Amino acid sequence: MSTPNTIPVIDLNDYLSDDKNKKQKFVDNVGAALKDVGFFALTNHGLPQDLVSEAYSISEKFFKLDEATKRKYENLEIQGQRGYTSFGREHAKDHDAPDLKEFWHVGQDLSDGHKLADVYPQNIWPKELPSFETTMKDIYQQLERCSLQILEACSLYIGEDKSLFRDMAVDGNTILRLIHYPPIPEDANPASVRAAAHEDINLITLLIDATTSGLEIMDRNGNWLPVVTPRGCIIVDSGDMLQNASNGFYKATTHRVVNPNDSRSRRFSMPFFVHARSEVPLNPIASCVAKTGGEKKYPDITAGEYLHQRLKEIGLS
Ligand SMILES: O=C(O)CCC(=O)C(=O)O
Ligand SMILES: [Fe+2]
Repeated sequence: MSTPNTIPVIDLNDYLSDDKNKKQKFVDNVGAALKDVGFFALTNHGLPQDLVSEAYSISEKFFKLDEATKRKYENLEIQGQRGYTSFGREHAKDHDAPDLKEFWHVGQDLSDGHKLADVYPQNIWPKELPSFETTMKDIYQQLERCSLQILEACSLYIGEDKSLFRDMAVDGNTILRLIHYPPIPEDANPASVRAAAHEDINLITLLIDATTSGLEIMDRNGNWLPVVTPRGCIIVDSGDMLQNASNGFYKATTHRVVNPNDSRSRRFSMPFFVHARSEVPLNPIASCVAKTGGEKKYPDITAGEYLHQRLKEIGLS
């Protein structure tokens, strides 16, 4: 017998359907999942399996390169916002031991002349892997398409126009992160895990199925639950920025990636952190304040200021 799914499973085809009831079902399911659990699994997301496999294969090839080659792509002046971040550099907020991972960041690729083209750092592409750029740009666009549809559902569920959260994220400071969790080094800090307990900073995160298990979420009673989903789906979670703008209506659920039983095994994953544009206010929305007891519980702050504060807390700024 297969293990039951531990988070709601929601079908994107319902939203794309002409049938109003199906569309509404999608909105209701997404809204309830992010309000009550903070996580769900998206099926029929439209990302070709070949593209996902190719992205993982290229990511694996990159992380297999020798350390000196990888470090050519580490730019500490931009705090690793693009390109490579070496093993042991990032730690979770309030947790000093570093996470056991290395990663690569791909950001917006806006056309010359776009008003934000000079605002974001330029993407970096590894010369050793010629198909890296086209594959990662392709998967970025596909994930961005899904994310905007999910943000529409989040807006509709609270009775707002579908553009409310969606428009915050158009041309946003969104990041695709390719992560490699290598075998656990023998001299690793005993307090270190692959990814220590944290909440995501951004509006929502889309996580393409990782190569092995390990992801866990904390339930309302403080118990850790392994995330079990159908194969090939995309895991979606709500982050602190959506929690702030919705005055806590949507939850940023704590999650982590535990170390494997077999310390020699590797893991690859690919979170897509959906951010607002920097100038966007994340001030609690009046209708959400009304739904959450009538009092504002979160600050008025722009996405840019919020991100800056949080990156400092995790050692990346
Ligand atoms: O690797 C994973 O499955 C999740 C990683 C994660 O939670 C993160 O990078 O924020
Ligand atoms: Fe996360």
